[in-house]
Amino acid sequence: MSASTTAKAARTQAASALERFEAGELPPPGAPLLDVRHVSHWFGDQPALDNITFSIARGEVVGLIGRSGAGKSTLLRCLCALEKPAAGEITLNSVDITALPESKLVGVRRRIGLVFQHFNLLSARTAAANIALPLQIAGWSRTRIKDRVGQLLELVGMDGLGGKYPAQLSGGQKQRIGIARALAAGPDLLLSDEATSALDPEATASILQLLGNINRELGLTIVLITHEMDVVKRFAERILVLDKGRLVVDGTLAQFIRKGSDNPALTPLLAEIQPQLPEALRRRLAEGPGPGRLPVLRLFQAGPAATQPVMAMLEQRFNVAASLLQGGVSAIGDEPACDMIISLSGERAAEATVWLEGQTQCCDVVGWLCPL
Ligand SMILES: Nc1ncnc2c1ncn2[C@@H]1O[C@H](COP(=O)(O)OP(=O)(O)OP(=O)(O)O)[C@@H](O)[C@H]1O
Repeated sequence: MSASTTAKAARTQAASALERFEAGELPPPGAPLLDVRHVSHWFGDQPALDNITFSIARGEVVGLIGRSGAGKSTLLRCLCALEKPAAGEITLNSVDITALPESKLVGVRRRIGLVFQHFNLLSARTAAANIALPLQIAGWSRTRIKDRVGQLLELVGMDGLGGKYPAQLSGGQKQRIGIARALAAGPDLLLSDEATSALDPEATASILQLLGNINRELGLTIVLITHEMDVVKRFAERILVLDKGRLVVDGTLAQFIRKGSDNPALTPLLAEIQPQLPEALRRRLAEGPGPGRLPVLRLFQAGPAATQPVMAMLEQRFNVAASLLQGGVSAIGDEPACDMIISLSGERAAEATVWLEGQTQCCDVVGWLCPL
């Protein structure tokens, strides 16, 4: 096949992918929906994104986390085609959005729902009219809009409140309206940009629950962007961690915790969710073993293994007494997770430590507790 025939075939393939995309055709659940390949971006000579590669499947829920300046907003702007990366490709539903002309990007942006930190509601419009806005812009009829807005108000738990103005709603209620507006045109992908950062803990929990329900009920793919580890921990099993523009973790929280122990840049993020030793005990911590000193271990287990009676097992197998110094069993998303700091005492404490390293997803000796 000649070069010009190959180029023509590629153009035809791209055009038909775009047609299917615009018609709202989606890959089957579990197949790749979003592919980010070697994406880099610079502001002047400052790299904001450095060779980022990951893929997200249809129906997946992913938490994207990083400290301030890590590159989250830049990546988000690239994902929703508001910024063209300096290098690399972003493929959404088989369409390379980095190669599309501006005229085609309007249609692409309609397939992506955005939820904002500060809701971005129009104060002069009622909740229902805010939800209706993208549909009016897309040229929907009044009757269709009315039906759709009714469905969406019910979906986000705001039935009967469509006539209220934003100023009459709580932060959590405003965000529910923001979510309904983002869902109005039936997007393929929902990008939530710090959606809970302006909310109190109770409203945060209810919004995370709502997003989880939307994922389960509609099968919608959601990327939750946040700088709060605790939010990611409660929401997503898979996390992407950005650090200085680089993707340093793409995996489960357990993998993040494991990598975090080796990468000091991740320590501050980890510290937000890991139990910390109380100051009084930290003062008694030595770096190495010595007479009367007890090894102090940080253990992490996610999934069914998290509820294993580890401390009782240590007693039975090694006649080693384990004392819980901090932490316990909590949850990551819907799964149990055990994150705790324990000290071991007994002659076979070293043997017990080696056994724990093989038994748990993460086991680190954090120091040696000196006697009082
Ligand atoms: N328009 C811009 N012009 C110049 N530099 C920019 C611009 N936007 C972002 N940057 C720089 O790019 C890097 C990544 O910024 P970005 O806003 O993407 O990070 P972030 O993780 O979203 O941070 P935050 O959580 O504080 O919003 C930072 O060093 C930032 O200073």
